[in-house]
Amino acid sequence: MTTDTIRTYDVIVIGAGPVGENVADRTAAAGLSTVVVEGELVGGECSYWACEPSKALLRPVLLRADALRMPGLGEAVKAPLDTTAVLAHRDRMSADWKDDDQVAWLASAGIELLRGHGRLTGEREVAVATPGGDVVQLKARYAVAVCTGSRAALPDLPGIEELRPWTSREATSAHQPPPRLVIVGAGVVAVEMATAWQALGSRVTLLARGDALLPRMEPFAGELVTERLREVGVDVRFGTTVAAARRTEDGEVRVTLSDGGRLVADEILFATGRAPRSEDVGLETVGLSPGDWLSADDSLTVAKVPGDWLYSVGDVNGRALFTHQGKYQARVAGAVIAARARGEQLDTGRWSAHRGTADTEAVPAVVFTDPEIASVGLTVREAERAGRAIDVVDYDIGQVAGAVQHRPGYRGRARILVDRDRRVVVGATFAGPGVGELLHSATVAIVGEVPVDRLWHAVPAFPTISEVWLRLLETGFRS
Ligand SMILES: Cc1cc2nc3c(=O)[nH]c(=O)nc-3n(C[C@H](O)[C@H](O)[C@H](O)COP(=O)(O)OP(=O)(O)OC[C@H]3O[C@@H](n4cnc5c(N)ncnc54)[C@H](O)[C@@H]3O)c2cc1C
Ligand SMILES: NC(=O)c1ccc[n+]([C@@H]2O[C@H](COP(=O)([O-])OP(=O)(O)OC[C@H]3O[C@@H](n4cnc5c(N)ncnc54)[C@H](O)[C@@H]3O)[C@@H](O)[C@H]2O)c1
Repeated sequence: MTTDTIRTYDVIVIGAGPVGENVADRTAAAGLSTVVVEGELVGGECSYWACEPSKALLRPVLLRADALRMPGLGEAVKAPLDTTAVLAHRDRMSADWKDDDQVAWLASAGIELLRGHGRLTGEREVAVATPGGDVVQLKARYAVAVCTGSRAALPDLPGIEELRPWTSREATSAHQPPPRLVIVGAGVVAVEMATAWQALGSRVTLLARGDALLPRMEPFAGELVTERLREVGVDVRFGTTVAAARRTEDGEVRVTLSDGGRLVADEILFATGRAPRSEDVGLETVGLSPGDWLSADDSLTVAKVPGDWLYSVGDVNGRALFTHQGKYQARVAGAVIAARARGEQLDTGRWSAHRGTADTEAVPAVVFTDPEIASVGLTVREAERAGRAIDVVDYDIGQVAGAVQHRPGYRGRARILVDRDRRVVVGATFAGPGVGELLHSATVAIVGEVPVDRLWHAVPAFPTISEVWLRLLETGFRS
């Protein structure tokens, strides 16, 4: 039944993932009445089927890997991981797939929640199909923000539905390790889930269609991760993908590989990228194509739709598929919506409040594998493609005193890219245990456009891994 009354708010947010929550937080804090529409769980993919559960599975694995190589500790942690305890920890970190806490937070922030599936029906209009079967009509005075996120993209393989493959959802929420797990893909989900499930008891075969893991990062990142995955028993195969796969009546997965080889497994995970959740949000009612990435400009406005009322924020816009970057976009979008509602001019200069400059200049990423990989800004390949003149400096992190203290036999590598004319850092990649916490120093250097001559005055404490900064400067820029 469609309700007769139209409910009017200043701002309608479709999707209460981390990004929708943050847009709503900003607009509500600016005094704008805000409703957020959610079809599943408040907290989105990140809280229940992505960041939180995956990192809860990985943390014990990485901690043990470090401890195993530590004199005085190795013997104490030699026993395999307690899989049941790790999975129970993962369940708690995923709030047992209940969103009560996040619902309470929305209420405390003065944000209204409407459960149901939201679709645009025209300019500033949204219809919400509620779980009770009603359709509630909403009207926005100022803005509609589409924050519907992304889903796993599956390859176009005949019979894939009957195969019932794992996607990132099953890989992060499974309640026991499959004895034999095939993982297809070479990106972040593939390497993180191979690391987790191999340690939790699965025998993992990882199929990469190219010749490297983490192909979008500096080559040494994928090389170190490959080496370690093989050391712990993962069967990493390059230049191979799935030609055909089927599930037998007794539940086994039978895979024919592109090179003619065959595999039998209990589960198969396709970690083959993401697709926008934009196919059923009514984009056709505002002149856009359903199913496409919902592109936004640097103010997160969908500029193709006239009137500056439609915003696309987070994964769904395809700009940078990370929770932290989506939340950054949400802060920018919230400020833009509030400024326009007040009738103010936008401030769209580089690094200003109404422009998501970091999306193109400094997107940080940490891959939680052994070793960790942390990167921000450009890689050498990207710099070359863009025709940028850069100096590249590499250093073996294992030579740094803090790394030796961190763990004897530490293996790792650091690379910075420095713009030759402006003498500022424009890219950094670190590989090694514990480097995730090092990354923000590089992000600050890039965003702050700190000249390398000034970086000499940023003194890293002894003996920390951060001393790699000093070694990089000595190697590349000793005056
Ligand atoms: C396995 C895995 C691990 C990851 N780990 C990390 C990590 O460690 N760090 C990191 O930064 N990023 C990580 N990511 C990426 C991160 O999960 C996403 O970038 C993030 O969730 C995007 O947030 P979002 O709010 O844009 O979308 P989502 O989290 O997907 O939320 C979108 C919300 O919108 C709702 N929705 C969709 N359509 C409608 C509709 N029509 N009506 C109502 N509601 C709707 C959905 O139910 C959902 O709740 C990981 C991703 C995966 C797959
Ligand atoms: N730690 C983190 O921050 C973290 C962790 C997981 C995911 N994420 C985010 O989620 C996004 C999605 O991750 P992802 O690993 O699914 O995607 P991805 O785009 O990083 O990697 C997809 C991989 O699948 C391969 N592939 C695609 N189609 C294929 C096919 N038909 N056959 C074989 N291989 C195929 C690609 O070559 C690529 O290696 C990432 O881009 C990242 O932004 C972040």
